[in-house]
Amino acid sequence: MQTVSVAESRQLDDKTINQIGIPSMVLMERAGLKIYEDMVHNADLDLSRVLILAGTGNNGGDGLVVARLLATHNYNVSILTVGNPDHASPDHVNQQKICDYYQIPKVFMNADFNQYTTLVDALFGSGLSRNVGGDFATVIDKANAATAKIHAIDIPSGLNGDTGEVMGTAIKATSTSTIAYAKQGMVKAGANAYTGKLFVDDIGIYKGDTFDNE
Ligand SMILES: NC(=O)C1=CN([C@@H]2O[C@H](COP(=O)(O)OP(=O)(O)OC[C@H]3O[C@@H](n4cnc5c(N)ncnc54)[C@H](O)[C@@H]3O)[C@@H](O)[C@H]2O)[C@H](O)CC1
Ligand SMILES: [K+]
Repeated sequence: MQTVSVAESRQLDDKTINQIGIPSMVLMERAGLKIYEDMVHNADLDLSRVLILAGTGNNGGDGLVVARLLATHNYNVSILTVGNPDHASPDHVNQQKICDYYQIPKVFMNADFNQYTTLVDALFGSGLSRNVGGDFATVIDKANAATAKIHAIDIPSGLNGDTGEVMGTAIKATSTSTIAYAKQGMVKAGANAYTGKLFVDDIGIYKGDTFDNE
């Protein structure tokens, strides 16, 4: 399995969006579709009652796409957004508007996670830049303590994508859908306790110009 560093992963995003010209919302849609397919068809998940744990960046944006795809296929899904909405990325703001059209329920920090059968970790991905604290740490610890299984998007939140170290605290996922290439920290010794079963999703981002990740 090929891996990339976090910096390389972000460079590939940038190349694909700004050099090749595939709009970021298109990449986010393809990511959401692949993650939805992984959850519905491949991962060992009970999707009776799903809660999306969304940060305010593009990892959260991916989570909102998954929320909408689940809702429009008649799954019971709710969203808990963590962090300051004023800091939300442009694509996140767009995805939240779309979720509002479908009136996907929102819950808050006092939600009982044991009400859900599956939690989706869309707090942080390749944008994690420091130790996790505050509400984010509270939500991660609550998720790990809950009976529900966790499916992580791109990188289990709190896991350092380069070293595999836990940045304060980190999601212990049952399964993870990572975008384009696994990040090198996710295949380090011990990282499996955080990633669980790993799905590598092709969304049209390649080191070269064609698919190369057999
Ligand atoms: N690979 C691709 O082409 C695509 C990736 N996508 C997804 O986008 C994320 C990366 O999104 P980004 O907005 O850059 O960052 P995050 O969502 O990971 O983080 C959000 C935000 O959080 C702040 N932050 C960082 N560390 C902390 C901390 N410890 N506590 C609080 N806040 C923190 C920081 O400001 C970040 O900006 C990638 O993983 C994919 O999931 C696209 O969706 C599709 C294309
Ligand atoms: K994540």
